Amino acid sequence: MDKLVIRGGRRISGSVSASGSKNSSLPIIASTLLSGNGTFILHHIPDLQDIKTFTQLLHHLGAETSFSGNTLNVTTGNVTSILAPYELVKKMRASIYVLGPLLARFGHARVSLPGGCAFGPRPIDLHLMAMEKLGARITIETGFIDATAPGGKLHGAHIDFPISSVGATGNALMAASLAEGTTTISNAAAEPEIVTLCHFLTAMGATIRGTGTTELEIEGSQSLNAAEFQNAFDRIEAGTLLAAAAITGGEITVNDVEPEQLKSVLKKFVHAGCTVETTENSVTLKSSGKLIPTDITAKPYPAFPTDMQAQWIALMTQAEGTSHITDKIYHERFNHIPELNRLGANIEIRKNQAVVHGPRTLSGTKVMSTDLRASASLVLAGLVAKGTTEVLRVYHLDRGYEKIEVKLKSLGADISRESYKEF
Ligand SMILES: CC(=O)N[C@H]1[C@@H](OP(=O)(O)OP(=O)(O)OC[C@H]2O[C@@H](n3ccc(=O)[nH]c3=O)[C@H](O)[C@@H]2O)O[C@H](CO)[C@@H](O)[C@@H]1O
Ligand SMILES: C=C(OP(=O)(O)O)C(=O)O
Repeated sequence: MDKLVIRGGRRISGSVSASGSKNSSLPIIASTLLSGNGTFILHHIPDLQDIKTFTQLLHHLGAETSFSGNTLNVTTGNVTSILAPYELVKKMRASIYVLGPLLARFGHARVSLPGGCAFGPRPIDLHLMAMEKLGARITIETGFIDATAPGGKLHGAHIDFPISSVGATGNALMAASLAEGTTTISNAAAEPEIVTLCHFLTAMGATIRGTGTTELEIEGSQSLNAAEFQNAFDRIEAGTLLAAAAITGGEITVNDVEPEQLKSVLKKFVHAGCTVETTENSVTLKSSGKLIPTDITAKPYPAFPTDMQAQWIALMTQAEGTSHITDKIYHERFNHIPELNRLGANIEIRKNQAVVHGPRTLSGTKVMSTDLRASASLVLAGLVAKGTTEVLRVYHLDRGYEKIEVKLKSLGADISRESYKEF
């Protein structure tokens, strides 16, 4: 297994490019299952474990893929299987994204139920509700979702989501693009990753109105085509890199971003005392050397993202006073807190809120977490901690950060990847 070894105390400064977005790549790759015509050419796909797992799932279904220099080619003409097995789904909850495309194209899908999650309940009832609205009959037996479209086709419908769900909106969009008739989705997720998915489906020939809003209308197509497409940047990776500069009193420019997508996060950095400047495709953050306590509440876009909540908590351990970090999406997403406290932080959990008492001098030790962003928060803490911090089980980070240690090293961090044995 790999660990990251960080000797803290170095300022993060310099410029770096954001990688392609993990969370838009996954539904894009799933959407390739909607078409049997031609080869997809997908650019700016990050080289991440989640992408490898997803392409393994596509291979299992019969697709052909090749990946080189962040371009993924996918041919789905030979897909014959409609079965997403437990062995692959358990590695990545986003595998549920194959449900809509398989069902819409083949009229049948069998997808293993995703397993438990490291940060509390993550049900899939809204995905299933959306498929049922589109006409699917669904049974759940022996750990599998078995979904069938009577007559082999899904039918347009009105889907009204009781809460905003990125994944369920994505699945509904993909399925509706190949359904007969028109589908409307109310209370759709409007996250940038859903906007990117809408652009991709449109490039495949789908007709979607309302892109970027919470009311979507999709006219189902009889068939969809392969497309060449440029994936969007990863706003969470970009936010994490900005936080690395902010926590170490540094200065960073993150290139190849759309600052508009980072608005809620940038606003909070400014409140925390950092100077932020943007161009059309870059963000520059300068630390003032002093962090002001800044509360955040994670909610659906355009509010502050839950995927940046853990990193914000790490940052606030260095702020001069108390801050409150509330997560209204995942009420139990606080795995990082006991580990941050082991590094010397003083953080209390009150229901779905973390109360961070800063500033605290952190001191390095071995830490570990069981999810991606929690691990990212430990890396941030390690950058500012005295001595050496070892972040164990780096495979969580590798799910979502492309060459994180290479990027941080190029920005001045003293960080290396080493292998170790766990007893
Ligand atoms: C691969 C990917 O893109 N993952 C992101 C996606 O996850 P994911 O798509 O799984 O998250 P959702 O937007 O669906 O979850 C939002 C809320 O809805 C609830 N819910 C969701 C589905 C469902 O069927 N029933 C239900 O109750 C969830 O428990 C959660 O409280 O959006 C989350 C919220 O921005 C991010 O943290 C994840 O990084
Ligand atoms: C939670 C995340 O991803 P996933 O939904 O794939 O677990 C994330 O990207 O922070």
